[in-house]
Amino acid sequence: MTTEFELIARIAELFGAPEGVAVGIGDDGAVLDPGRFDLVTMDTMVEGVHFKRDWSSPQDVGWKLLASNLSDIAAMGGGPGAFFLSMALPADLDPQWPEGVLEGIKDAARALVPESFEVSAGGGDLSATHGPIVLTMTLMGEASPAGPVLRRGAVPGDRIVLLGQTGLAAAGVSILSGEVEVEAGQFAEALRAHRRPGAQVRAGALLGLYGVPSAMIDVSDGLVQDLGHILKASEVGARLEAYSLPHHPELVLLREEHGVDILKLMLTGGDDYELLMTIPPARMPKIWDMARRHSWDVHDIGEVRSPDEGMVVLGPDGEPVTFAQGGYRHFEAR
Ligand SMILES: Nc1ncnc2c1ncn2[C@@H]1O[C@H](COP(=O)(O)OP(=O)(O)OP(=O)(O)O)[C@@H](O)[C@H]1O
Ligand SMILES: Cc1ncc(C[n+]2csc(CCOP(=O)(O)O)c2C)c(N)n1
Ligand SMILES: [Mg+2]
Repeated sequence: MTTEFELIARIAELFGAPEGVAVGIGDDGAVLDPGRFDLVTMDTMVEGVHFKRDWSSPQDVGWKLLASNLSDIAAMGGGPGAFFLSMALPADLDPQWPEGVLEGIKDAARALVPESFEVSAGGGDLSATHGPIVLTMTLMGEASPAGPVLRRGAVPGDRIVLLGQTGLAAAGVSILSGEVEVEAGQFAEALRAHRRPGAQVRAGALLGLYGVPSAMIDVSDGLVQDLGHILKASEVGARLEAYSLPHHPELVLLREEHGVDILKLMLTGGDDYELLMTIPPARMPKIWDMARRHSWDVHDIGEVRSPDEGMVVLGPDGEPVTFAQGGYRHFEAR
């Protein structure tokens, strides 16, 4: 491995000092300009849990680490700024590996972050590990002038809206794990969804700016589980119309040719990094207008109901369906 000092110098070289950070890489801590960043999020990626070295390149892993953090800031209706990066790496690791991670972070910043926001490194930490690789990113951001969009705020009567599609990344995992056997070269988008997910950076910031959602979350663990977080925080119930969910052509193919339960993937799969929100009926024309103007993939998938109704998920034929689990649980034996 490269020394930690060389690696820090490389990070500083690749990611110039971010605006809003008065003192960045090089001191005991960073000094932030007052009044700039009012959002902070953190996500970790653990080898074997979130990625495998033989499924993903280091560039993919770096990309996904930034994307998952960008997605959380987007879900707050804000925009991203400075990140802090911690890497625990085995001492015998090929130095190309962390270099690849940094390249992937850079690629994702270029591809996913609009020019109006600048994503740069404010600091971080490095350590050796005798176990799996662990990468943690803290991302600071700015809420919109209209204020942050929270998980609480949904009220009965609001529509439930999904920006994007779910299930594809989970399909990628079932292909990579060999659970579903497919021919080489097939299902490129499912594999890409696992390796290099998008993040709705621009959409999140615009939705926050125009105050469209009453509540919002990003779908990282599974649609049902993450909708559950909005419902709990808002003390409401919901009817999720699963028949309104978009069916990606690769998912349809997986069902038709491999008998995969794609409803389960779409509702509970996880790793999607799309935005799930609730919107008062009076503001629905606004999202349809934004969707048309920005070519967003928007789906009206249900209604917020009174708390005593709990969450009801209506399957393809309109009948309620249940799942043993609404999404990914870290501390479950598998
Ligand atoms: N170790 C921890 N200490 C303190 N707060 C935590 C800890 N882990 C999570 N939280 C807090 O709990 C809340 C939910 O975090 P969680 O990680 O479940 O959501 P998320 O980041 O949106 O989802 P995901 O990690 O699946 O992307 C956040 O406010 C987070 O800051
Ligand atoms: C190798 C491998 N196996 C399984 C998965 C699936 N997976 C892991 S963590 C997670 C939820 C999001 O994580 P978090 O809650 O920590 O943000 C999901 C859907 C994967 N990505 N890689
Ligand atoms: Mg988290």
